[in-house]
Amino acid sequence: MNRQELVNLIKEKQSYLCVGLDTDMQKIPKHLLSHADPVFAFNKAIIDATKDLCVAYKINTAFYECMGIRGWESLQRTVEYIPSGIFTIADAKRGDIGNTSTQYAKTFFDTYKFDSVTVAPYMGKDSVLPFLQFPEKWTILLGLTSNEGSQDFQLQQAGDELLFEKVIKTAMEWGTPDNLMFVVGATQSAQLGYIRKMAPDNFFLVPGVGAQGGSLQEISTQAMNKDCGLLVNVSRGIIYAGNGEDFATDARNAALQYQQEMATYLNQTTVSL
Ligand SMILES: O=C(O)c1cc(=O)[nH]c(=O)n1[C@@H]1O[C@H](COP(=O)(O)O)[C@@H](O)[C@H]1O
Repeated sequence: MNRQELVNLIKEKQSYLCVGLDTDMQKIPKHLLSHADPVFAFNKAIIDATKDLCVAYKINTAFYECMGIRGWESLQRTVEYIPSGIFTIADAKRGDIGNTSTQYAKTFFDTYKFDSVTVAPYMGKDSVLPFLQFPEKWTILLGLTSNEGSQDFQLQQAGDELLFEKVIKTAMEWGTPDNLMFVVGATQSAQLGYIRKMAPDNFFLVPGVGAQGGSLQEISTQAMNKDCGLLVNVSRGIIYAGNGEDFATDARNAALQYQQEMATYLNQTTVSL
């Protein structure tokens, strides 16, 4: 999916919601455990219940990889079930020497046909470029993450700037707003507006709303740009909104609240949508 298609989708759906499919066997409702593929049964119900309210699904591969071959099968069934026209994110946080990054890129872009993959910047340019070289695919680079550990490296001084600033500014020379997004944690409210000034046109994938306590209002007022420029991810706050027979309805209701709040911010901001 290209940038214009993504912007159009946000406009049509009045939503920049990304539903995070962090599906944990220990947390899904017990009645699903008799299915041949309980993880897929859960994801299918969540997708059916939320697909008109969100513009993206993010599959965090850790929740699938931990189950070995069965997990990869659940991942494949899930990504194939997501309706075409909805943006897909493989949240795999990859990155290695160029030769190896190319194989990671093939895995998620060619084999599993995701639109995008999350990438860690620590190994530098040659580890990131192989992802950026795939046409009509997106690299989502960790910029400033939502977790406490972001203080250990990302928020440390690196010369006359903080390390995350160096990462974002440097990576903007490698990719363009048509193929490069940044992960910016919703919990980093002090930095959101500043990062938007640094990267005025790039989309941001913003996790940390819901279970991690980030505010949708703060993100939207500080970091929305003229094309919206935001994909706000909520995982546990939506998929585990309920735990009974009606879990999908509960997830839908949670997603609907986020979507309705997003529609108000889209209408308040002078978005050129
Ligand atoms: O890259 C990510 O998606 C990510 C980056 C980050 O800084 N913080 C973060 O929470 N995430 C992911 O976003 C999701 C957040 O999940 P919830 O806190 O349950 O909404 C998880 O899949 C995390 O792995």
